[in-house]
Amino acid sequence: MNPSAVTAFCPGHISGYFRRINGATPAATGSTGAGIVIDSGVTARVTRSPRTEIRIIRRDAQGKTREQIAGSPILQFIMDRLGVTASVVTECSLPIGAGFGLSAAALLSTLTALNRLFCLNLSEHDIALNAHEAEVRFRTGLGDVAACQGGGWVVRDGPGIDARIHRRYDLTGPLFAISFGPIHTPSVLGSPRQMERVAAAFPKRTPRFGRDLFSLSQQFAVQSGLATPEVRQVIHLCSTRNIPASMTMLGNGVFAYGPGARCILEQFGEVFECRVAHSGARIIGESA
Ligand SMILES: Nc1ncnc2c1ncn2[C@@H]1O[C@H](COP(=O)(O)OP(=O)(O)O)[C@@H](O)[C@H]1O
Ligand SMILES: CC(C)(COP(=O)(O)O)[C@@H](O)C(=O)O
Repeated sequence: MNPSAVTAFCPGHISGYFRRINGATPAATGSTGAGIVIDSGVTARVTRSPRTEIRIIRRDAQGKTREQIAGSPILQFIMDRLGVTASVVTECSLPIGAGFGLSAAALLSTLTALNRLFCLNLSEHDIALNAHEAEVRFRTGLGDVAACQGGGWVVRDGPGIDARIHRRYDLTGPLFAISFGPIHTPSVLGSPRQMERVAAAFPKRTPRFGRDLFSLSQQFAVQSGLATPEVRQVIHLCSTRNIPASMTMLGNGVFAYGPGARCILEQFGEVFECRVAHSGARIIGESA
């Protein structure tokens, strides 16, 4: 029996450091790097409709609507590619364009829900491939879809969704983040000069444990030239108090680990709390 409505969720991803890798196809293009899959992401609710209508809603912790956006080119693209029309409403609480991997989360949650709604028989691999190719084509991301196929803090050995990914779960405490504003991901990923600096700043080793990811990410943020003055200020303050912290790639913001991070970050703006996710995109509801 085909459902009339399906809801799916996908975690977000905070990238700590990355290096672009160009392949012969969008599927073979992506990034190597490391980051944290987080339990705050995107929920997508899809219902049958003769016309595609896409609405993005961002809500605060109390459920109050903070932002509404009509349309999402990357979601329109994948729906056209699948040859389906539907009403899509996505919801998130983290700010969009701020380095939380929400474009990837929106793609994976929407594709997962559409797959069930229309009984498309897509495998998880097919879904991830469609999402990854859209990210690469629109320059909205490189490694987030690969990371969000599961949970944990992750080290990705290569580009695309089939490269080796190491998932670890020793970061068991709370994560906190602030955003000073978005960074236009496509502009950075489309800049050869920026990508050269990113490659030159790429760490020479991988993190030995969760907290070590923050140290390597911090060095990367500064050496790549991506760290803004406000990000540097907050990261420095966290370091003086031995709080692991770094820049949310690619967003003008900071993420930090441990209960002591909240009182430092809240001096600079609204603080978002999350934890390491333990799984990737999944269906969370459907109605007959
Ligand atoms: N929650 C969402 N729902 C639908 N589309 C989204 C969502 N978040 C991002 N997108 C789409 O992806 C595009 C790029 O987002 P991006 O800057 O990569 O965000 P992030 O840094 O959080 O991944 C946005 O302009 C929007 O079209
Ligand atoms: C850092 C980034 C290239 C972009 O991340 P976002 O802006 O969150 O889409 C990510 O996709 C990665 O490959 O690590």
